Amino acid sequence: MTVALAANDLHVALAGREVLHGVRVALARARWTAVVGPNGAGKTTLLKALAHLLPCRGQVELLGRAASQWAARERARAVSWLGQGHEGSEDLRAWDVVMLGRLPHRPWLAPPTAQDAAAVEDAMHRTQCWEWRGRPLGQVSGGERQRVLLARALAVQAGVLLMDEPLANLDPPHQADVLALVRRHVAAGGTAVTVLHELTLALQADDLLVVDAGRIAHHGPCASSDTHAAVRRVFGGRVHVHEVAGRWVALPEA
Ligand SMILES: Nc1ncnc2c1ncn2[C@@H]1O[C@H](COP(=O)(O)OP(=O)(O)OP(=O)(O)O)[C@@H](O)[C@H]1O
Repeated sequence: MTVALAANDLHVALAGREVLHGVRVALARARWTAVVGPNGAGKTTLLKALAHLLPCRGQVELLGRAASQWAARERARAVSWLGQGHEGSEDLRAWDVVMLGRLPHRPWLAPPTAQDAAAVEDAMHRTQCWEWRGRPLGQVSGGERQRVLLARALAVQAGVLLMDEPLANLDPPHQADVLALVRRHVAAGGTAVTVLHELTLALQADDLLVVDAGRIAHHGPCASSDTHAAVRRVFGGRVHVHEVAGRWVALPEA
């Protein structure tokens, strides 16, 4: 297995409190891993640490090399990050927001090239937001905004996609379209790691990384009964995974 991302004895403290306690994990290249777990378990923190966005103790490795040893621009071309969309770019046109994804490809203050413009257009068509490319981000709906932010992440054309709640605010057809994009990305040799609260959608990934109380409770294929048992365990026995029409479906129990 070729490892795309690894964490070795990773500790992260936020506001003076340790929230990740010595995480060790290796995420394979050309696989889609969904990160799941209870609220406050540390999923977002882990994803941010893997994206090298948080100070941490221990080591994160990207494609076999310590993330800290990568030049920042080189790392920004290799790993694309989609956060939870709270950052303010409200006055920027959607097209300009997506163009931010091309910054790692350009020398400082250089204007966008035709290649940058083509990457932006392609990403906006893929997430179906080209239609409102001229509108400020602050003037589109929550789902439309999410599609713009997804396009920005895709416009980076990075091999590794790290996405925190990529399906937030999307209607079911657009959720399915984004999952198909992720699937195509890994089929082409890319790597995707997505935090997903909707367990039934998370179970469409290749692997589940189950996080609980700042630790990895389980890491295994979505189709494995051990993985389903781990999901049930971390949610206090109140979720059951069933097979329905060849798909895994997680149902909460009252
Ligand atoms: N900025 C912060 N300052 C201090 N503590 C934080 C901060 N952000 C998160 N935490 C705490 O860190 C822990 C992990 O948070 P994190 O956001 O990683 O969890 P999560 O698994 O993504 O949760 P959720 O499912 O609710 O989105 C939680 O206990 C949370 O309260």
